[in-house]
Amino acid sequence: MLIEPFKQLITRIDEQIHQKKILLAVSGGVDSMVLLALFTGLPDECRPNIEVVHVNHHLRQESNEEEKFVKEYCHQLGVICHCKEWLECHHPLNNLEAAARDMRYAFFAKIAKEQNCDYVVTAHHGDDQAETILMRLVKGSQFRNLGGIQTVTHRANGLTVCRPLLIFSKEMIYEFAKAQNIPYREDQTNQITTYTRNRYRLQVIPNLKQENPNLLEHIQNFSRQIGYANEVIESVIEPLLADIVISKKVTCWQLDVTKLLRESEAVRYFILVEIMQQALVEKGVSINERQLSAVLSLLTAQKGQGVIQLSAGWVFKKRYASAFLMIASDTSDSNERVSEPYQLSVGENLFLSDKEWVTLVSAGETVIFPEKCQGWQRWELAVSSDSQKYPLMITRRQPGDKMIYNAQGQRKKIKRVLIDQKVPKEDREKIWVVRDAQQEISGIIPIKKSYLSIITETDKIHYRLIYLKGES
Ligand SMILES: Nc1ncnc2c1ncn2[C@@H]1O[C@H](COP(=O)(O)OP(=O)(O)OP(=O)(O)O)[C@@H](O)[C@H]1O
Repeated sequence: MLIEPFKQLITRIDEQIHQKKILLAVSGGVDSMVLLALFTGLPDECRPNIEVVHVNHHLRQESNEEEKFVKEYCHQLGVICHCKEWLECHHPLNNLEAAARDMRYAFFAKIAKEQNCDYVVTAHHGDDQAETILMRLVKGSQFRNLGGIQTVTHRANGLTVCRPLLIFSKEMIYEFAKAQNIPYREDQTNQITTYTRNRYRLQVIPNLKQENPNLLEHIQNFSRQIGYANEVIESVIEPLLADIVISKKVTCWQLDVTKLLRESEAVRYFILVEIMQQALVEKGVSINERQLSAVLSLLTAQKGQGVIQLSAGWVFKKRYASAFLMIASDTSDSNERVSEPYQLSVGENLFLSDKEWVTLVSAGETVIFPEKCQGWQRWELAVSSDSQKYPLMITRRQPGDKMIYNAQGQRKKIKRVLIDQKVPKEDREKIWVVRDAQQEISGIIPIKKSYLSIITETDKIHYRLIYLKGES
């Protein structure tokens, strides 16, 4: 019952699929095991070259058994399986799920690149879609994101992710697994209702399905309509942007207020959403509806000047006929120094400014640098795997900050270190420091490492914080 629609969808996604190589993300659960069976069961004329990728997160007791199961099953099928272990000592204290997802996709990207795969394929299905859209709606979301999970997406790192099971419900997947005797492992944590997604899965969606059994089909239609609406909005907004955005630097966008105010309220709203998306959201800085409303009110207000604080040190500044969306530290006004820290999880990377890029990776992990960073000066800091230290923060130095500078644990003021290192006074305010969860400073970027960041022989597993600086 799934075979024919699956085959049709796959050939619609890519007519040349039989000449392509795909990397299937298989957790060992029913969805990804069915996905594997559907792909391996395709007739020659539409079956791609298949390899499997599995991550053992060491988050549950059964993790090792699941890894063994996936490996052995692939071995029986004659399919190559790439595995990675995410050891407990690498788990951060906070945002564990998000960190697991980040490292998972980083590993998928690495293997896909190494193996020249055209697609990474995951087993997201129709119920995942319904949960995602409803959760976003209830939590508060930008309109553009209400389309939920897309069948094919292209990530900034060049990875193309494909999700061909979105057209099927979880129930259909279970039935297929049963009918075809497909083995799988059940994740017991799916039953824990303290996780928001599980509450939607176990309580909200079943209730809504009772209201209307066609819920998933209607949500899939809704997702398609949002996709169309987004295309229409983009076609209106894109040409206007070129006229309204006067200049565009990584940490500062200048806008023409007069031209922006010529547009209707609705168009103005979506122009701002698009600008925020490109300038902030794509760099991992979130923006909420309250901040957007504040920006819109400032734009239309009688007063010619004003500033709205956004997130992660960004501000929206109105200066009569111009407005600036910028990192406050970009100005000479020291009152607007960035005080909000950047939180850096493993696998994450960000531009601190136009010419400064930073990432945190596991030791031995391949680092994918952004294109614009080629030839930049590089500085590296080893960070021990002590989980008490996470999450790491990249912040401006605060008055009175000190760091350990010798084996005896003596501390020196950062200001003194900067003077000793002959850092000019005007540059001292722009210095970034790496601060751990216990507020200890492990390094002044890219000036000096704390004694704490010297890794001992016995402490082999650690992370690398890599900082690149371009010429100013
Ligand atoms: N440990 C894993 N190893 C390999 N693939 C995995 C693993 N965990 C999840 N996947 C892939 O991702 C799909 C979605 O899994 P899951 O719903 O748990 O992800 P998620 O946490 O919702 O993250 P996201 O939706 O962002 O991918 C799975 O069907 C499978 O294809």
